[in-house]
Amino acid sequence: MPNTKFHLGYFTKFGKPTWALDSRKSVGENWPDGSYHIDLAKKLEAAKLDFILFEDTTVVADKFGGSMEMDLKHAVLAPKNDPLPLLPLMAYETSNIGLISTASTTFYEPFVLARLFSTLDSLTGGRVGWNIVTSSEINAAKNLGLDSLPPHAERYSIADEYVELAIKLWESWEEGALVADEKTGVYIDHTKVHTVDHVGEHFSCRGPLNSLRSPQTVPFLSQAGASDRGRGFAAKNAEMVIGLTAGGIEGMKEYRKDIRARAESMGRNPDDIKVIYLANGLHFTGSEPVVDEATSKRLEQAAFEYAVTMAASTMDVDFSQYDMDGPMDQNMTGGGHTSALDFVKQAGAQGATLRQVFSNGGRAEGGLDLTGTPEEVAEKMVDAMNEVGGDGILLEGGDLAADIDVITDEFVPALQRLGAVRTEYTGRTLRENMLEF
Ligand SMILES: Cc1cc2nc3c(=O)[nH]c(=O)nc-3n(C[C@H](O)[C@H](O)[C@H](O)COP(=O)(O)O)c2cc1C
Repeated sequence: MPNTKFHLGYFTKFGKPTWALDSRKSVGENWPDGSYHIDLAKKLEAAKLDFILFEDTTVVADKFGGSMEMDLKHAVLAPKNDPLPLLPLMAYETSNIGLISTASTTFYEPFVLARLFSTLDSLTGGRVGWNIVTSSEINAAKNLGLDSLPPHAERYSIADEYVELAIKLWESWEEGALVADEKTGVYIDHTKVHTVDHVGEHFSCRGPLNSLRSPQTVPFLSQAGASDRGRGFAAKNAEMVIGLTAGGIEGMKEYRKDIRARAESMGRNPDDIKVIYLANGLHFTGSEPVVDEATSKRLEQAAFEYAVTMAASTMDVDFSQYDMDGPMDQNMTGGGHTSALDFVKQAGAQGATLRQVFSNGGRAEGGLDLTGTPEEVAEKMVDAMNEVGGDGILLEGGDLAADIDVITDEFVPALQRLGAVRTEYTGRTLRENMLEF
């Protein structure tokens, strides 16, 4: 049987790569001017990756211990630039790779976001994607004059209406509205441009958009719902949904089956929603430089602090108040990424301490083992995708930034030799490439 063919993405942020996670700290020193990520996009396109995906948040995190120290010391969430202006710079230097950025439904007005992404879709020639998040950091709300965020489930209800409105705006220009007829002197056929007159529970908007219909019309829609409500939102709206590998093969299968069943029950073709798994445990043996014992200890401690700071912010739990080395408190609760917290607690129930879980990069036991030479990791990944059935892997770039040449020159070619990932781009747009298989 041929191997399951799957999509490959690279997950990153418009921030400093590798600072706490690798001894090669000089990687991407020039990140603020964009040149590091432009170069990265060129390399990933040469290796024929489907897309690069930028996460985004707007806080300097202080959930861990109520202080910004750990976040800033290890460059975990901050400093970070806005990825949206970076996308067209990357597009200008590339031709095929998809460029996906996160943007929050809580912080942009639908009209502003729709216009922004329509513009980006034109600037990238139809290669833009929107990773839809609803945001969970209270400090992000406070930056915008809000006292609090709506509760989790309500954020998704608002986001449902938000996406519906944004799509109305993107479609407010019919195909063929641009006539540019020199004989009649008509540039746009006004009968093909319509107001949207949206009046809903959360938004009202007259429309139409004042931008031309863009190459994809609607940017490729990505999302990472994990909770019941989040999965419902993803199954309704997303074309790509990002799951975790922490639950191992069985957890991955369950997630894909559930997302596909939900999509089908809403009248969608389940093959139109691609399930991509974040591979955050990937490690190429033999590629890292040999360091002395003191440096190795320091790096281990930094990686632990990085993981626990990131987890505190995304799971909305101040882990500093719990015993790091004793039995794990099963009553920990948070308002953030609840299923990720569940994986931590499951590891605790099996005897792991918080220090052990976070020293392991926040990865629970039972997740995918993706350690080895590039060829070995490729084989393990292909085996996993064959079992799960698809549809893709998102490489956690934070762990891998210093290994970019290993990825592009050894690992991806090994996947290509196994017939598991693309060797050429066939589509013109990101959506066409993502729907190819
Ligand atoms: C790979 C991945 C990337 C994510 N990127 C962001 C991001 O950039 N900004 C953000 O606020 N949330 C981000 N999230 C959080 C998700 O949007 C979502 O809230 C989370 O997966 C929990 O799901 P839930 O909202 O259904 O509980 C990301 C999650 C994953 C798995």
